[in-house]
Amino acid sequence: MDSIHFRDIPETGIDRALSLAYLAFHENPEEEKRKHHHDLLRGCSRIGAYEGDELVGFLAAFPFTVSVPGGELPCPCVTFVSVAPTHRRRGVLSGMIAELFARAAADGAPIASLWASEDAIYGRFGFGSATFGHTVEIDSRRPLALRITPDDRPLRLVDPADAPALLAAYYDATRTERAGRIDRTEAWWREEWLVEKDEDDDELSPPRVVVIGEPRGPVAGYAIYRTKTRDDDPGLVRLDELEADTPAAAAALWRYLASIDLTGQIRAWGRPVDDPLLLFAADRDQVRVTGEFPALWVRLVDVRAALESRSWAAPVDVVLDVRDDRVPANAGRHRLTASPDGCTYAATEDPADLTVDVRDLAACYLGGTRTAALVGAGLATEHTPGTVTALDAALRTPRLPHTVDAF
Ligand SMILES: CC(=O)SCCNC(=O)CCNC(=O)[C@H](O)C(C)(C)COP(=O)(O)OP(=O)(O)OC[C@H]1O[C@@H](n2cnc3c(N)ncnc32)[C@H](O)[C@@H]1OP(=O)(O)O
Repeated sequence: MDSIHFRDIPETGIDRALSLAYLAFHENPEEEKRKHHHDLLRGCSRIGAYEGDELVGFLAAFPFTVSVPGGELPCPCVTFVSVAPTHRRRGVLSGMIAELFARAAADGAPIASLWASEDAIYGRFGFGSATFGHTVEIDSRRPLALRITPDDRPLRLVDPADAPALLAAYYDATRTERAGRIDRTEAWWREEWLVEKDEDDDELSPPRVVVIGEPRGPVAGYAIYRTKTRDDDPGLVRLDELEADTPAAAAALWRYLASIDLTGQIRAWGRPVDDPLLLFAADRDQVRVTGEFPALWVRLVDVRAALESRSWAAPVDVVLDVRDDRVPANAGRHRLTASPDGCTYAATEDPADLTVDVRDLAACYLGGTRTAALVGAGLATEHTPGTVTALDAALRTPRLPHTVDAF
């Protein structure tokens, strides 16, 4: 490892970094895709691991903000992590992550995040699964049975070229209602959400966008979906995103999707775990959760700043003994005093009420995992009875965190 040095990859080095990424991910994309990746990387910070002049590892981070309970935080969103097959398991990734943490601290970003290619990689670096997604399938060969009356405001299809402005207005106004969501630029809307050809399935139609709301009034909800039909199968509606301001508006959008002629199935990926659909669907044989997966992994790079930056639902006053072998400044006993009025987190000599690993604290940070569940799983130790009950009441958020932008 002494022969490896870490430094920024200049813009002129992006093509080389991409070649390394394509090698590591076993990809050989077409020119258009390469150009898209190149453009994305120009907007990222880029850490390279070099042996002499040879690039042997690479990590990029989007400079997104991510919503947290009560607000949002700057957050390097890590992507394209690649190590040359000749240099794997020699600590290259570990070195790049250490660089990432040092830069995040210098830039005043209390948290970092990523989507993991493999579940086993990132826990050791203190990342915890902070949001989860559901895959939901709906049998739409019959009308969607609902327990509530759908909103009767009009639905209209929107040209995808006009959609970013319309949808962004709604998304930006509502995205902090759930923790775990990123800010989206116009380019992100166009190139990640509304791109003409689906990158995984070329049988799918271009994106279709349906919105609900009074004509010329503000958008009250929307769905982005693609379709495909096959002779031997009921046609498919592949839902990419559905957002609505009320359950009735969501019900209207779901019912619309379930009623599209020549289709008989909806497959929705990345739905919130507490999607209201799962409660207002009248027939859960018709609406089934077919998968659950970890979505956003979060790292509390600066535990104090991260905890003091989120809102707290109830008063709590406890001493946490945090284990963190990658960022020693986070480790040790700290008194967390929080309430809806604010939070302080300071080193203390007082005995611990709860011992917890930083990765598990990160899993609870956005409100998606309960500390009681950590104790129940043997991952944290409650020294003072009542600690996790109080902590969970304080960490609680009205809605579960949710991340659907896989970067
Ligand atoms: C956010 C994203 O971009 S996710 C994409 C991740 N990239 C990929 O999957 C592409 C293909 N894989 C790779 O490029 C590399 O194998 C990487 C990036 C996953 C790992 O890089 P390496 O330099 O080999 O990791 P490094 O040597 O620092 O390993 C650190 C530790 O993680 C462990 N580890 C590394 N990769 C894996 C893995 N895939 N599964 C389980 N453990 C792993 C190592 O065994 C090591 O454990 P130790 O500390 O107990 O010895």
